Amino acid sequence: MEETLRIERMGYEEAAVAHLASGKTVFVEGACPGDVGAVAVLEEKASFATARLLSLDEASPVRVDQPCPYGVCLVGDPARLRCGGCPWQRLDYAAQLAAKRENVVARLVRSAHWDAARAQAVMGEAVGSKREWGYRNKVELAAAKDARGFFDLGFYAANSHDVVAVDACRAAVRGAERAPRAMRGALRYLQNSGDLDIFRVGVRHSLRTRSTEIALWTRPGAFPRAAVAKTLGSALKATSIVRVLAEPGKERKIKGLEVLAGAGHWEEEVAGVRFMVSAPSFFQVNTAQAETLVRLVVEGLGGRVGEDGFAGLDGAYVADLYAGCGTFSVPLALAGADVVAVESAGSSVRDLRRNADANGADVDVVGGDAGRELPDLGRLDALVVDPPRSGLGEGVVESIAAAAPERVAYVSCNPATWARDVVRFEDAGYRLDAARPVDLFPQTYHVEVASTFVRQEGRL
Ligand SMILES: C[S@@+](CC[C@H](N)C(=O)[O-])C[C@H]1O[C@@H](n2cnc3c(N)ncnc32)[C@H](O)[C@@H]1O
Repeated sequence: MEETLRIERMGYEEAAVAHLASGKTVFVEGACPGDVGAVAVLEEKASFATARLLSLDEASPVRVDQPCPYGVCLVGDPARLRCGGCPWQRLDYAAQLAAKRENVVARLVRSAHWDAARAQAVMGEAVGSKREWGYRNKVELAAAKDARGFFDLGFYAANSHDVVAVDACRAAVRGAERAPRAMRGALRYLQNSGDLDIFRVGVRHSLRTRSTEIALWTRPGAFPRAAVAKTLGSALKATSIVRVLAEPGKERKIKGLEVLAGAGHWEEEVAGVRFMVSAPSFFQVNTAQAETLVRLVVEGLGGRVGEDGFAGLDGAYVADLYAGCGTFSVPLALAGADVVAVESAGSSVRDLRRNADANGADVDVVGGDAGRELPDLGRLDALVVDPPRSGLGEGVVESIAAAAPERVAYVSCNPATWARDVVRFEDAGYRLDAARPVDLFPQTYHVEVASTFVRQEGRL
């Protein structure tokens, strides 16, 4: 079925939103807000439909040339296999930022049932990334076999585990941009002598420290360490080459880490703080925007960030839950706070301890589940949470309320679960004081929200 439609806005993911003549909401792949054109309806469900843009009668003013050939979404394109990495590259950057902000506002209205005017009032402008391309400090490649059965390496296509082989990634920082081709060539050569059982390859590069780490994810077993280190080392100038032992699909259960060459970790600098990061540990992929998050968190809790470092939190007892390698814990401790950090991943716990020591920051690091450890932390002055996409676990907000911090900074990578948790905070006696979308992922629909809650008078 075909219809001619005017596209209204971006949806929460790749597609844009319009309405069919019947009034049904339709998600149109490859469209931009303001486009007018013919769409082919792909699927009709009870409450919505999906469609593909076939031709354009009027192109939206926010439509731009798409710089990356691997992810280009062409009008009328039959579902060609495309890299799923940068699905919003057809929109100009200002339109991406505006759509991300509107999507976060819409989550507050639809999921948290806020009045639209109140949601607009609390939401600050989106903080854009200075680098619209060339911002990712990490390239993560999946291994596959090509049509001839040869080892291949690339990015996943949108919503699938099909691998799209690419030579370069424009979203990656210079220094990692050409890593896909370099790694594919070197690993194909090594694979000639036997299957290395590699299922994932990570390359991290820092523009600030010049540190580059190659991480090969393999199943446990015999491995030609010296030959791999030599070949990869000549393919890409690396300061560290490691092998992470795990099973595909169970990457959280690390069975071991072997240093094949160099330092055995990657180093990055955020807001003047040096971080050592092991291959399995989480680290924010947009370093400059990680700095924005650090500033918003420290200032949101009443501290200061200046030319000469962090200040303003002397003696405050602050918990950092879901702390990673210490992106927030270390700056908060340097601002004078007495920090307790909780993190569940073993490699991140070790990194955090090392990062606190190396930066002269006094952080009490607890390895474990944030929800389980929180009730033992006692009464808090302030708290930071930065959970995974699932948001805060059942009962965590209630435990936070019992610890009674005056201010809570909540950094979220998923506005849907964040909006759900906003309701929980309000029910527990906290008011959402400020929220700001921060764009760590230009050219994608992903957005972080940095928010601050304040405890209401009259509570314990
Ligand atoms: C989004 S990352 C944030 C890390 C850190 N705040 C940063 O900015 O780099 C979430 C972190 O939470 C950790 N995590 C996941 N579930 C957890 C849990 N139940 N308890 C404690 N930490 C958890 C992950 O290992 C990861 O390091």
